[in-house]
Amino acid sequence: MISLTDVSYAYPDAEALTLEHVDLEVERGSIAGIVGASGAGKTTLAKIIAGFIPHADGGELSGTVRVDGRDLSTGSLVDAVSVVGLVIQNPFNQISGAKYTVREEIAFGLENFGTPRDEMQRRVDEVAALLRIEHLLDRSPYALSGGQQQLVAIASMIVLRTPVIVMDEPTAQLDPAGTRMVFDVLSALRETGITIVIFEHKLELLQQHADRLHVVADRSIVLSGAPDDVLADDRLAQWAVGTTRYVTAGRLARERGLLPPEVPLPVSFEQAERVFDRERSVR
Ligand SMILES: Nc1ncnc2c1ncn2[C@@H]1O[C@H](COP(=O)(O)OP(=O)(O)OP(=O)(O)O)[C@@H](O)[C@H]1O
Repeated sequence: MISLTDVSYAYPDAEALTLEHVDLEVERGSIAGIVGASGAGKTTLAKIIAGFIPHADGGELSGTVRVDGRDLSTGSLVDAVSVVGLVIQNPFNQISGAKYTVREEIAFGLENFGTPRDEMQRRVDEVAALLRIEHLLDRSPYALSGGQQQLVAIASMIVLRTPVIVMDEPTAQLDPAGTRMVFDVLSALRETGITIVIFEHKLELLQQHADRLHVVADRSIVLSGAPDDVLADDRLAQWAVGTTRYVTAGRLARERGLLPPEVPLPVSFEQAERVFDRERSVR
């Protein structure tokens, strides 16, 4: 569904490449989690997958960016937005500024695509129920908290039903309950065949929901794999990427001789419970 091959990119007037030789494959109807240290190039990669680079930001892009069979690096931005919805990092910047109510704001993209009025209303109501923001529909988008704006920004993308949704830290301003809800919504969307790429620091939620994890470091994607394998990889620290608290606990237990080296590190709560219960019963 998404296939980046040997992609390199430099921002306009930049002396060095921000990304170099990036390869990435994401299957249709899956959730890909992308992690990396601050400044590693995650937002840049999100904009490349969504076609905003090079069409909006300029700069020098090489390699191929294929999404849903189209080459976004050579197609137009209009082409790209019909295939990929991008939820950007700061929800305040995503708000169009052209609308008085949240309902109109969520409908804005559909309006631009010429969607009939009754269908537009129906889809806005549907997505508002999904994200539990029905009570905000008549409010001004500017009179919302950061977390509420974030949910409106997510709703504005989901409502478009693009086959791919790219999200750059979509839960940064949400409380734990809001964050879990967004991940549950993403999992439900995956069941409908939508492909999701999420750039996120909340590794335990990625472990639960993502099908694959990819690590951005040293200007490229340095590791891709099943979430459990990636999160237990010893090299994450060298790339300034954290891991789950269960892996950290497992490493501490190994250091203290409480967990034999041949036992795989637990990555989730359930795995930790199993591993430590077994070790206790052996002792
Ligand atoms: N418009 C721009 N022009 C020039 N350089 C840029 C531009 N935007 C980002 N960069 C540089 O590209 C690099 C990667 O930035 P990017 O925002 O993609 O990282 P990130 O991993 O998303 O970081 P964070 O987690 O802090 O958001 C940084 O060195 C940044 O300074």
